[in-house]
Amino acid sequence: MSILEVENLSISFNQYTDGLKQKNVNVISSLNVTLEEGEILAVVGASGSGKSLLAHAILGILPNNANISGTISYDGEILTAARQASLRGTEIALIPQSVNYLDPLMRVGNQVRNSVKVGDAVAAQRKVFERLRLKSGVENMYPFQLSGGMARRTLLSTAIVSGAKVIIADEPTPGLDPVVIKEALENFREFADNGCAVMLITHDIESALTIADKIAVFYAGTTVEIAPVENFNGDGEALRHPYSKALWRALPQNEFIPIPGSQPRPNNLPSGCLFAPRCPIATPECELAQPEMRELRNGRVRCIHAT
Ligand SMILES: Nc1ncnc2c1ncn2[C@@H]1O[C@H](COP(=O)(O)OP(=O)(O)OP(=O)(O)O)[C@@H](O)[C@H]1O
Ligand code: NI
Repeated sequence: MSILEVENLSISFNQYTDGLKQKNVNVISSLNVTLEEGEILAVVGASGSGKSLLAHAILGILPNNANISGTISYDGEILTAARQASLRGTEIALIPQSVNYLDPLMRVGNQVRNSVKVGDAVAAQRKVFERLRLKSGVENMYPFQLSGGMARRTLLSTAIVSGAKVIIADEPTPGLDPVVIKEALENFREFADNGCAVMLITHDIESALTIADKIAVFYAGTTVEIAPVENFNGDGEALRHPYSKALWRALPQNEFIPIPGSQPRPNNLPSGCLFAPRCPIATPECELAQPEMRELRNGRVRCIHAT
C-alpha cells in the first residue's frame, strides 16, 4: 500500500480581474502521484508546472482562495483538513522552497529543537547540525545571520529531526555547495532506506537521478509520466511521454536540444492534451480530451500514443 496517494488532484484559484469581477483559474488538473514506503520520488518539471502547489496541497497549507478537487490519502485514509493539521510536522514534514519560512525572531537551534518529538531535543539538534556541517555557534544565531546555504541546512535539519514518515522537500539544494548537496541527498536516501518516504521536488534532474527510485514529470499542472529512474538512460527510448524524452535530451550532458515553444500559462491552456501544441507525435485526436494517466511498462503515462 502506498503511504501517500494523490488522485486526480485539481486546484484552481479565485482571482479578481478588472474591478470586482472574479475569475477561476485552473492551475493543476488531474494530477496523480503515489509515494511508497522506502522510496524517493523525484518530482521534476519546468517552473510553474505545479510542483510546490502539490506540496502545499498535501500539507494543507494552500491559500484561502484555492479550490481543490480530487483526493489525497495518507496511509490508506483520506487526508482531511483536520488530519492534515495533526500530521503536519509530525508524520509529514515539509522542507519549504523558501528560506523565509524560518522564524526570523527565534534562534535557529531552538527552531530545530521544536521539531523533535521524542528524546533529547538538544542532542538531536546538535547531532544533525554536525552531520550537515553547521558549526556549534550556529545554533545561537538568528536566521538573518545565516548564509543562504546555512539557512537551507537549518530547514533540512528541522525535517530530519522531526521523526516524520514522509518528507516533502521542495527544492532543498539550490545554493548549497556540491559536498553538502551530496550529503543532503544521502540523508534522504538513508531516511528512505529506514522505511520512510521522500518526495524530492527539484530542478536538478542530474542530482535527482543519483538517488531517486522513481521520477514524476510535471507539465503545465499535471503529471505526464511516472518512470523508474533507470529509464532515464541513453537517448530516452525507455521513457514513455514525448515531453519526458524531450526534457531528458535537453540536458547538457545529452544532446542539449531545447524543446521549441513554451509551457502554456494556466489562464491559456490548450484543449485536450496540454503538451499537444509542442508535441512531435501529436495527431488531431490529441486535442479532443486530456488523456487519462495509464499504466505502461512498469510506469505510468498520460499520452494516447505512448507505447
Ligand atoms: N496563490 C496563487 N494564486 C494564483 N496562482 C497561483 C498561486 N500560487 C501558484 N499559482 C500558479 O500556479 C502555477 C504552479 O505554481 P507552483 O508554485 O506550484 O510551480 P512550481 O512548479 O513549484 O514552480 P517553481 O519551479 O518555479 O517553484 C503557476 O502558474 C503559479 O503562477
Ligand atoms: Ni516551486
